Amino acid sequence: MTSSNHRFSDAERRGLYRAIHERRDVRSQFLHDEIPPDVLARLLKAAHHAPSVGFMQPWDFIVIESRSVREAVLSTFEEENQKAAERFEGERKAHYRSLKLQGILESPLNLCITCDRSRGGPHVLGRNSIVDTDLFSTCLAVQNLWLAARAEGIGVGWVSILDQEQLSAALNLPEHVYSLAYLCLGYVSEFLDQPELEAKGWRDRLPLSELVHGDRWGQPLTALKLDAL
Ligand SMILES: Cc1cc2c(cc1C)N(C[C@H](O)[C@H](O)[C@H](O)COP(=O)(O)O)c1[nH]c(=O)[nH]c(=O)c1N2
Repeated sequence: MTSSNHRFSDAERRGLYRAIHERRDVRSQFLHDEIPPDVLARLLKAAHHAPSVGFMQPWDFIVIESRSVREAVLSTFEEENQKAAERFEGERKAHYRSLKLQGILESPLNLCITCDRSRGGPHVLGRNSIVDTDLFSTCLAVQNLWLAARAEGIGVGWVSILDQEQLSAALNLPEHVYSLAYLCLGYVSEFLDQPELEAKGWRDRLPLSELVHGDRWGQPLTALKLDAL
């Protein structure tokens, strides 16, 4: 028995890392083609196999096809996006305004992944000290879906420039259910090879070597050649 016994084959590993590195947040490149039901089912199953605190599985998936719900969501986006633009000055404000930050109507499918904060009762194993672990778990479901979608050739865009109360009302969510991720999904004309915000000069990827510390915050870890990766 060697330590690499449980390792995936080279091709499988390449596939996994490819999904990770080529996953993109998509806003503009959506095609009209519908996502077939069996493909959507695979994506939802991938999300449902995420880890969760105490195996709480706090997520629900709201599949939004109706135009009227999307229009309600778009209207809260527009209001919040206007407010967001006001936080910047001068050129940065103009730059912000030029960015496309949602594909709510253009994408063939919108999906809201929610977190039911009451699921599993008042004492969920592992959640007593850090209550937000239910939210963290739901984020992992989003990421599973996002990576599986990339492998299926489907783009996903996360829209968070939304008023949560208005979103909850549009989706008729009960009080204890938190609307964690509003996602736009669809096949795409292309996946950009870098984040759109980077391509458009908004923000660069940080060097990994500056983010990895030894023992304590601020101590460099010299043994790893991270930037050569
Ligand atoms: C929690 C959260 C919330 C948002 C995002 C992401 C996440 C994780 N992102 C996408 C974000 O801008 C994007 O992930 C980064 O720019 C990196 O690009 P790639 O995802 O690697 O393409 C995002 N994008 C956008 O156009 N409008 C939005 O409201 C949001 N909101």
